[in-house]
Amino acid sequence: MTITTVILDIEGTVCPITFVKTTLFPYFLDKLPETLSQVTFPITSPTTSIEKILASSSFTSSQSAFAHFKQLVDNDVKDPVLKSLQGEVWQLGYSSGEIKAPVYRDSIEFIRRFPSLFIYSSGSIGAQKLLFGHVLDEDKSVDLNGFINGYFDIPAVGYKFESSSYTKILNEIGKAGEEVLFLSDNIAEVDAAIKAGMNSYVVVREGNAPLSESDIASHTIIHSLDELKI
Ligand SMILES: CSCCC(=O)C(=O)COP(=O)(O)O
Ligand SMILES: [Mg+2]
Repeated sequence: MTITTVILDIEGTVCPITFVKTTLFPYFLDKLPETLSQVTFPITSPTTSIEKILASSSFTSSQSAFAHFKQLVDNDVKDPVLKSLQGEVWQLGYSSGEIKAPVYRDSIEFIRRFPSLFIYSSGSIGAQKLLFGHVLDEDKSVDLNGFINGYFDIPAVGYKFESSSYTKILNEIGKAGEEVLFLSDNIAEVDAAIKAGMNSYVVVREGNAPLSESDIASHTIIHSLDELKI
């Protein structure tokens, strides 16, 4: 069956892992103390967006909250509360022009041309929209959100290494697995998507985690979205 719909991972697929590790994460940790200083701990009646995100946690001070989130960032834990908080903090950096997303040229062109396109990332939907809303295209910042049909994250459908998450996505977009292609740098995510009945390829980019010989032999590998004959 022809592939009619593509679902893209973000980090390591359409932008370099180094952007996340050396720009986004340090920006978040740098601004977090100031963000947390505006919250009264313990949170009893959450009113601001930050307080609402933190309301399910039981922090007693901004210092204990900072230590918790720093430990998650240092270990790249895909925690949904952390991911929502990161989206709020990155908003400052994107709107001031301090952060622009270095989406690969092949990915910018693919997003502009492919008619049925979704994003599935561990980053919150808010963070995904910020990233695609502030893409560095030559020397300009461009907004690619108008080319994207929908977004999925952990709270919406579940973790990316679970096949049930991809089944939920298929149900939500109303497509059969055979007509959908999911692209990711992460073998566990690709395997989960295949288990749910999707087509799924591994995207290899400079700086991505190395793949084993057996992973390379047993998966379809691409290095650029230009290689897709769809
Ligand atoms: C779009 S948010 C920035 C990246 C991020 O925090 C993240 O966890 C990306 O994970 P992905 O699932 O896109 O590899
Ligand atoms: Mg990824």
